[in-house]
Amino acid sequence: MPSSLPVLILTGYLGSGKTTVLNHFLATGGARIGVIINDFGDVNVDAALVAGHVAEPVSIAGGCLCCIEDPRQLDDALRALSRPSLELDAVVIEGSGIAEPPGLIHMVLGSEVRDVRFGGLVEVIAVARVALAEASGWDLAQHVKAAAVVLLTTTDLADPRETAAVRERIAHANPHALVIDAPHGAADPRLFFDAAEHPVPEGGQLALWEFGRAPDHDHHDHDHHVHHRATALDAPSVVDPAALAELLEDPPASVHRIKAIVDVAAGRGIRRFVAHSVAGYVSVDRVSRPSDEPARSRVVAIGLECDDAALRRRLDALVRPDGAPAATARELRRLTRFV
Ligand SMILES: Nc1nc2c(ncn2[C@@H]2O[C@H](COP(=O)(O)OP(=O)(O)OP(=O)(O)O)[C@@H](O)[C@H]2O)c(=O)[nH]1
Repeated sequence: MPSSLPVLILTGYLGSGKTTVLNHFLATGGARIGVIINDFGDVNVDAALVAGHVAEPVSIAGGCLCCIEDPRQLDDALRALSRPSLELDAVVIEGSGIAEPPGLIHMVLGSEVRDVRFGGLVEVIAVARVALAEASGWDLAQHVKAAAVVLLTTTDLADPRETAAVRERIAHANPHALVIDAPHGAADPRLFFDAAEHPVPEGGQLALWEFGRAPDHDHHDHDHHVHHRATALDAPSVVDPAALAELLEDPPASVHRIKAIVDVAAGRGIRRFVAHSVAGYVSVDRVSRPSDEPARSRVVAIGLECDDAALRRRLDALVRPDGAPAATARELRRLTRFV
């Protein structure tokens, strides 16, 4: 049995359910897990979303890990998490929604940190959103061929025939991957450790050594990164719930994904909400917030070649200025009807 620390990679297109899977794993796994979260935008909303489940997620924001110029950021994170005093059983890296698996695997294999090893790739696929992901340039075969485990989310929203067709395509691209339905991220956490024991599918379509080479940055995958853009808001203030509801429900056409952790002034208190919009599918959850914490609102919108200036204006317009009256019941209802 290898004694080094396995580093698992969790990938999947924007909004496929990676953070949901990771939180389920952290809540039910019973193991000591270190987490590294890479968000594409400057504001790492995902790190905040797993924070309740793990002592200290390490956040790498502001660019996709698989194409950052300086690999030291990842090595610094791996070095910090591999300290024997932490006694971790594994590290999970949640890639940004546009990361390409070969690039991430290459980075882990190329790590100069001793005592860590590549522990397998888990790909999350939102069955109900495959067509939209593909329209944005995501490539199913490219994503599953390096995976030891493929988790299928949103099977609750998809027609069973759609799920069967996706399964068939996965089996064709990588007959050795273990494919599991994981609606709302509900998968047996032991699967992650099985992936760590069989990091690359035996006889799979890509051998481990192929990932030892630097990915070709002239390759079209790199264009894929260039065309996606993230615009973020991180404001020490509350937001207008009706304006947020409108943005979530009716984002600019090119925006595929919005995620937000926002504070809203309601009555005499402040309420905190976590909101998601994935290709028009909106969810909002009320979450607890420490009552003595100052107001803070973070929103990230990601799209393909969006009109940055127009999106910036819409994000800035969410902010409710200091001293503005609390949200009216009607404004609040607009947002909480998604809850
Ligand atoms: N109906 C349904 N919703 C899901 C399922 N899995 C995830 N979601 C929802 O999809 C939204 C996005 O989920 P996340 O876990 O944040 O997705 P992600 O892949 O981490 O997103 P990015 O980091 O932006 O790429 C959230 O509103 C989830 O609650 C599922 O199986 N069914």
